[in-house]
Amino acid sequence: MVLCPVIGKLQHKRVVLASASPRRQEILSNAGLRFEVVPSRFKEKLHKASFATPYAYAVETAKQKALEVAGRMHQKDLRAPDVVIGADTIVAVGAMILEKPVDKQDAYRMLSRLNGKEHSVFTGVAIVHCCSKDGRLDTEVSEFYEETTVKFSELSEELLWEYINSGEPMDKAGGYGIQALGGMLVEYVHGDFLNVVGFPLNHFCKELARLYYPPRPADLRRVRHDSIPAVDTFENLSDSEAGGADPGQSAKGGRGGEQADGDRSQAPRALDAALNGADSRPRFPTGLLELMDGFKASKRGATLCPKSREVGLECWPRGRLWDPAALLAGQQVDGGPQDTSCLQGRPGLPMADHADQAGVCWGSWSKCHPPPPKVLFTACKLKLFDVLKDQGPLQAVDVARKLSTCAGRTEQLLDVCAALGLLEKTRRGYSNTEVATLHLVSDGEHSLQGVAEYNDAHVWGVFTRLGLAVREGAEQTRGALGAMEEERLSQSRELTLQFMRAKHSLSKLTAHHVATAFDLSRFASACDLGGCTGILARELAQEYPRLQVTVFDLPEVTELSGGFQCGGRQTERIRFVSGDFFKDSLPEADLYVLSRMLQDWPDDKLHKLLSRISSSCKPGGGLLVAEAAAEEEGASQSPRLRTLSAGQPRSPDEHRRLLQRHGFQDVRVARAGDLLCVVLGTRAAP
Ligand SMILES: O=c1[nH]cc([C@@H]2O[C@H](COP(=O)(O)OP(=O)(O)OP(=O)(O)O)[C@@H](O)[C@H]2O)c(=O)[nH]1
Repeated sequence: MVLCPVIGKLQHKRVVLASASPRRQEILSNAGLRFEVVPSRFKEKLHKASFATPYAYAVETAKQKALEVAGRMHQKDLRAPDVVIGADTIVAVGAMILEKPVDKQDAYRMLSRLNGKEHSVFTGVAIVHCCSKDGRLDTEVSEFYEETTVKFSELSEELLWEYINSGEPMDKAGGYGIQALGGMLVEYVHGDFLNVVGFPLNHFCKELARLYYPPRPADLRRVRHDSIPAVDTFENLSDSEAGGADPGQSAKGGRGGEQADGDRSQAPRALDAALNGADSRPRFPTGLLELMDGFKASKRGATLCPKSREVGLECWPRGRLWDPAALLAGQQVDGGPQDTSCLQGRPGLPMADHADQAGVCWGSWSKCHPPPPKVLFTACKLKLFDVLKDQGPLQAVDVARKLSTCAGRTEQLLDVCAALGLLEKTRRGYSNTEVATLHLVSDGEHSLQGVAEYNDAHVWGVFTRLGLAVREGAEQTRGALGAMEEERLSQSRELTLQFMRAKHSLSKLTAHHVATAFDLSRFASACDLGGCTGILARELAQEYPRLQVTVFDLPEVTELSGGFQCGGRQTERIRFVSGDFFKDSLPEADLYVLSRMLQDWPDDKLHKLLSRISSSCKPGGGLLVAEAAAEEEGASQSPRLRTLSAGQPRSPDEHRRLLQRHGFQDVRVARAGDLLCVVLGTRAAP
C-alpha cells in the first residue's frame, strides 16, 4: 500500500489541520494521519476578481487559512506546530465562484445555476512547514489544487426546494453535499470524488511524496517509431473540422508507440516515481526541450538552400527532426540516407531536384507530417496531459469527448504523441509517460507547460515570420528577434506573464546547476541581472547562507514577480529592484550574474551590457555567466537549451575571450548539468 509510508512521514511531527470541516477531519483520519484540529479564523474575503483563475483563489485562501493558524499558535505558545494543513473548496461555473450559501435563497440561486449542467469543484490545499528561529516564525509553503468535474441532472424546482429544506446545503461549497443527499442530484463525476467532499487525498499524498521522497524521473525513453501518422494540421481539432478528418488514415499511417497490454508495465505514476527516487532534482529533460525548440533549427535550415526561398518552402535539415526517437533521445542525426518516401507520390508536394546537393529534405511538413513541436504545443494547449493524468488510460473517443474535439483528429494527435514518447498506448488506451507526467502536466512542480505555451504563442510566430532576418544572417536575426521580443514584451502584460512562466519553469531546472558550478562563498552580495521571478536568486541564497541577492529586472517583470514567490527562509535575503540594465545604474554587488541572457542580444547590445557590468564591478568582484553549452569547442551548433533564446551558443573559448575583453581575468569555465556552460571571471583592477 503506497500511501502508508507517505502519511507515515508525518507520524512524528506535530500536525495541525486548520479547518473546521468535519469532512476534512474524517478523510484525513481515515487515511491514518494523526493531527490536531485548530479551525482557522481567516475570513474568506479575498477579492475574487483579482485572481486569474478560480483555483488561484482557492489556493490562496487555503494558504491564508493555514498561515493564520500557524501565526496564532506560534504567538500563543512561542512554538509553532511542525506542519499546518489548510484547504478551501469552491465550485466554479465558468469564471463564477460559488462558496457556502449564506441562506436558503442563496442556496437556491446556486443550485439553480448548477442545474442540468457541468461545473468544476476546486480544492486548494496548502501544506505549511513551520519552524521557530530566534523566537520568529519561519514558514515554507507548498500548495496545489485539484479539479473535479461534476454534472447535475435536470432537477425540478420541487426537488431543489426539498433538498434545500433538508438543511444539507448550508455548510457546503456550491450548496450541496455529494457524499449525502446531494449525491442524488449528480449525474456523473470526473476526477477525485474526495476532492468534491473537501479534501483531495490522492493529490495530497503525491504532494507529500514529492516533498519527502523527491522524484528522480527517468529521462525520455527512446521510442521505436516507424512513421508519424500523416495529418494536415493539428491547429484545429474542433468538431466543425470533423469533415476534413479521415479516421481511417491514422490507422494506415501506423501508430507509433503502440503496445499490447502486458508487453510492458504501465508508465509509473508520479507517486511511484517519487517513492522510488532519492535525488530531489529531475534530470534535465533534454529531449523534451529539443522537441519544444526544434522548429528553430528547422527555420535556420531554410538558410541552407537559396532554392527554398524561391519556392517558399520550409526545410528541415537532413535527418534531424524527422526522427522523433533521435530527437527525444537528445541526439542529432546528420547525414545518412534521407527517407523521403513520405513525400513521394503525394500530389502537390514539389520535390527539389537539388535536394541532395543542398543536404536538406524537401517538402512542406505542414502537408505531410505535423511538425513535432506543434503537436506538443497543441496537446499542451488542449490540456491533454492534464486529462490523462488522473483519468488515463483513456481511449481516443473518451479523450475527444473530454476535450470536446473531433474524434478522428484526436486519435491522430494521440498517435503522434505516442510516437514522440509523450504518451503510452496500450489496448486499455492512452496514458502519460513519465516525462509527460513530470513536465507536461500543468500543475506539476517541474512543469514545462509555460515553455510550451510561450513558444507556441510567441516564439513560433517570431521564427515563422522572420524569413527576412534569417536571410540576413545570424547577427541580424539575433537583433531582429531581440527587438521584436522587446517590443512585444512591452506591449502585453499577458505576454510578459507567459514569458515569465516559461523562464520560471526553465530556471527551476537549471538554477541549482548554475548556483553550484563554482564555489561562490567568497561573495557577500550578488545581483542577478534579468533575474525574472527570482528562482536563481533563491537557489543562490539557499546555497550560500550569508549571500544577499538582488534580482534586477524591468519594472513590468518585477511588478508581476510577486505571483511566483513561494515564501521560505531565504526570502528575507532576496530583494527585487526594477530597472533596465541598458539604461539604469546597476545595483551594487560583489558578484553579477547573467543567466541565459547573453544569447538574446546582438553583439552591440551584448558589449554594452558587459561594459556596464564591468564598470559597476569592483576589482576582485565577479561575473558569473550561464549559457547553453555549445556541443564542442568552437562548434557553436548546439540546439540544446536554446529555448527562449534567439542566438547560438558560444564555445568556452568564446566566453573566455568575451569576459577578458571586458576586464575580467581568471576566467574559468565549467560544464554544468550537461547542458549548461557556466563561466566565472574576476574583475581585474582597472
Ligand atoms: O459535496 C460537497 N462539497 C463541499 C462540502 C464541504 O463544503 C465546505 C467548503 O467550505 P470551505 O472550504 O470554506 O471549508 P469550511 O467547511 O468552511 O471549513 P474551513 O474551516 O476549512 O474553512 C467543506 O467543509 C466541504 O467539506 C461537502 O461536504 N460536500
